[in-house]
Amino acid sequence: MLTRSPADTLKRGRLDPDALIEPFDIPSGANLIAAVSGGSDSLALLDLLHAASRKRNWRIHVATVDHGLRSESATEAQTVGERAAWLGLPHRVLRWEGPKPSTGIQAAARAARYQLLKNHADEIGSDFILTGHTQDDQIETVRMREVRGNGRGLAGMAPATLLDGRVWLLRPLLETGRHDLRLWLNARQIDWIDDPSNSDPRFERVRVRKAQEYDKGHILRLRAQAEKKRIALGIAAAQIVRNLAAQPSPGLLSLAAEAFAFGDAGLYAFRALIACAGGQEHLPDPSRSDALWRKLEAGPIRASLGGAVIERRKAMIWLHRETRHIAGIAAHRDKVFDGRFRLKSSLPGTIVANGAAARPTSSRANELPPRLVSGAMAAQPALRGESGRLVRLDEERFEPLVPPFARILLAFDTSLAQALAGLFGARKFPSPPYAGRKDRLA
Ligand SMILES: Nc1ncnc2c1ncn2[C@@H]1O[C@H](COP(=O)(O)OP(=O)(O)OP(=O)(O)O)[C@@H](O)[C@H]1O
Repeated sequence: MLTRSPADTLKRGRLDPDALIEPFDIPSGANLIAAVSGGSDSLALLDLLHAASRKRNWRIHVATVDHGLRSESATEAQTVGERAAWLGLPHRVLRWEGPKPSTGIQAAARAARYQLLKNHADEIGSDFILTGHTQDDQIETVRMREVRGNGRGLAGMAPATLLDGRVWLLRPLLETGRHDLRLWLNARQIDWIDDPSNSDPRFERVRVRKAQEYDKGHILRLRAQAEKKRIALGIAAAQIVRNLAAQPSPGLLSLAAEAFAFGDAGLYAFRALIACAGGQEHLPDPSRSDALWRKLEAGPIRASLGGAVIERRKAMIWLHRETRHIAGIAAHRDKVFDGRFRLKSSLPGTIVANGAAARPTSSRANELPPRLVSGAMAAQPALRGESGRLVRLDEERFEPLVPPFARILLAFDTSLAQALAGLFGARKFPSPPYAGRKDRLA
């Protein structure tokens, strides 16, 4: 359905494309992907981006994901294509192929969407994907989390998120209301598509939207406070990682017990280390992490959480990947092994965990607890060649990733991400393009 409210057509939107895009510091000449579904928010994004791009010499690539979930989706993608052509921009439809889950379809569609957009960015050599998330989306997100009542995630969506340590997902409209975007579109006589799933009460977001009135100003204040706290926590955790954490042998991490003295920041650093050691995209469950942290503080124990083995001995906490669930991958260039390593070049065979064949190599390793050194070594990558023989893989062959920051995080945690990258000898993260972030720290 195409929507335009005639009463609004003559009102001019109050938006300044330059001011919206400026804080992101996107370099001149950059290749950008505009993720456009055909709804008002992303069509407005496209139009504003196009207006801002003239001075900056950006190449905008428009991408629409066809999830194949509604019969109209292909036509809608085509409509976006027409708009892109009108602006003289290339457009690509990215199809979500294959089986679809019967439950959690929205989450699966979102994950597939980001993966497809990320693949497209890799393909065209783009470092930036821009989406049309608005302040209304932000308020709803924070409100949903407030209703859940566990106090988590109240900082909402970040203006910039780094995907796989390379591509920035940018949300330049996070502080702009949908109403203003629609006024802009009306003034420019641009029609948009209304997605019926936006009013389907099966989805939590829709129920929150329709539930009793809530004070949006309160939600925005709640979010601003939570964001400040998040950034401060990330900075404190980064200090802890820099001063108290190390990787003394391949895949083996240590955290000095002094970290217990730093309260929430110590626990946050610990959770980030678990996610890195375990090769997980998400930080481990907060309550389980908290319970384990307290046990570790009380004395020596060995446990596993988030795919990592964790052990306290004397004044040190040790962490390494648990070998049990590591899946092998075809040894192709740029493939990611176990969420932890990216292969630098293709090799004949499969990449698997070193397993029992692991032997510590460095002399330094002799000073460390041998069981932990070999446990960590066992989870490092090895090549199973065509003959079936297992060969330890030279560290030059792969690049370490810092997993939790690969997908979910954020401008909030840049300093922590940099500290972890340093610990792993991983490539430093590009500094966040969102310069405005600095002001928020004040
Ligand atoms: N089918 C699509 N094709 C391209 N981009 C899309 C598509 N659907 C959503 N987007 C992008 O994502 C933005 C947010 O869309 P929407 O709020 O519907 O998604 P969401 O499921 O809430 O996403 P998120 O998980 O990122 O919050 C849109 O403004 C648009 O930029």
